[in-house]
Amino acid sequence: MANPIKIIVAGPRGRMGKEAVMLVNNTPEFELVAVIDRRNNGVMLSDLDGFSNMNVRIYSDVEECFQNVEADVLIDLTIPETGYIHTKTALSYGVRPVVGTTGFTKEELEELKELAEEKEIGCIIAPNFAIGAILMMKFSQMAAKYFDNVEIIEMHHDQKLDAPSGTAVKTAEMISENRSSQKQGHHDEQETISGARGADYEGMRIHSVRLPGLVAHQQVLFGADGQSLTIRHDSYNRASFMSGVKVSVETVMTLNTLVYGLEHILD
Ligand SMILES: NC(=O)c1ccc[n+]([C@@H]2O[C@H](COP(=O)([O-])OP(=O)(O)OC[C@H]3O[C@@H](n4cnc5c(N)ncnc54)[C@H](O)[C@@H]3O)[C@@H](O)[C@H]2O)c1
Ligand SMILES: O=C(O)C1=N[C@H](C(=O)O)CCC1
Repeated sequence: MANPIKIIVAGPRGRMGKEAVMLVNNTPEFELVAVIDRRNNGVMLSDLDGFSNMNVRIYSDVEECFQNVEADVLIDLTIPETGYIHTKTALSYGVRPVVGTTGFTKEELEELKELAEEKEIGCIIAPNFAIGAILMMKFSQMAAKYFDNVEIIEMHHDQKLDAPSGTAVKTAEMISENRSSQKQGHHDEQETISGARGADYEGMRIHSVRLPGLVAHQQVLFGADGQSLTIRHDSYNRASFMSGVKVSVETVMTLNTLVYGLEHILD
């Protein structure tokens, strides 16, 4: 067997980070070499509940981690501000980032793309790792050729920090490649309660629902005279994202640029 891919996971105690640590630990071609966590600096991961046999050090300082640990890939599943710093730092140390963290600005994405190009190393930023969600986005992009009125309803658990979701933003971006900017609804419509019509992306409306009990769900509604089309995807657990994380880690090793969205790496 070739040498395993050495991986650092940032956000190991989070909902997604925990799954990612398990994925790395259970994949023979992967090796967990360290984790980055804002707490527990210097402690062994195996000393925390739920991580027995994972004998890697926890670092709270990202620079210290990359200076001391030889790694191929960083998997980041944290929060937007921190994820951006982790990704930038990983690239500067020649470590390939696989980023699931959502909420990066357009400017941040552009800056990271330039840095990956300058360093000539791969980086994958994927707003959604679930194959069904990628298909939902691709089908929506196809449908937009025929329907130019569309509203996106994304529904997530109530601990989510960013709104709209990264998936909803990516869906709108993909649809906009097949739809020109246009106002939807009545040209004289008024919101009697602010926000009633949702966020506005080139005239497409995006509605964000946050409720306990949900995981990650989205429907894209297209309307035309006398008909509608609804494209929906549901993630019922975080394991649904892990095959996409695995493919991303394998693929990022073969890239020398930044890829934004798994639709670019799936056949
Ligand atoms: N791409 C995908 O398929 C996908 C799927 C699910 C979630 N997400 C995204 O992944 C991210 C994490 O989601 P989650 O549900 O696991 O969140 P979570 O709140 O459960 O976990 C976030 C982790 O980040 C860590 N963290 C927070 N602030 C930090 C800081 N300042 N420094 C270092 N670490 C810090 C927390 O300790 C925690 O471990 C979010 O951005 C979410 O939108 C992406
Ligand atoms: O749970 C979350 O948070 C999720 N975030 C991603 C997004 O913002 O699109 C993907 C789905 C889960």
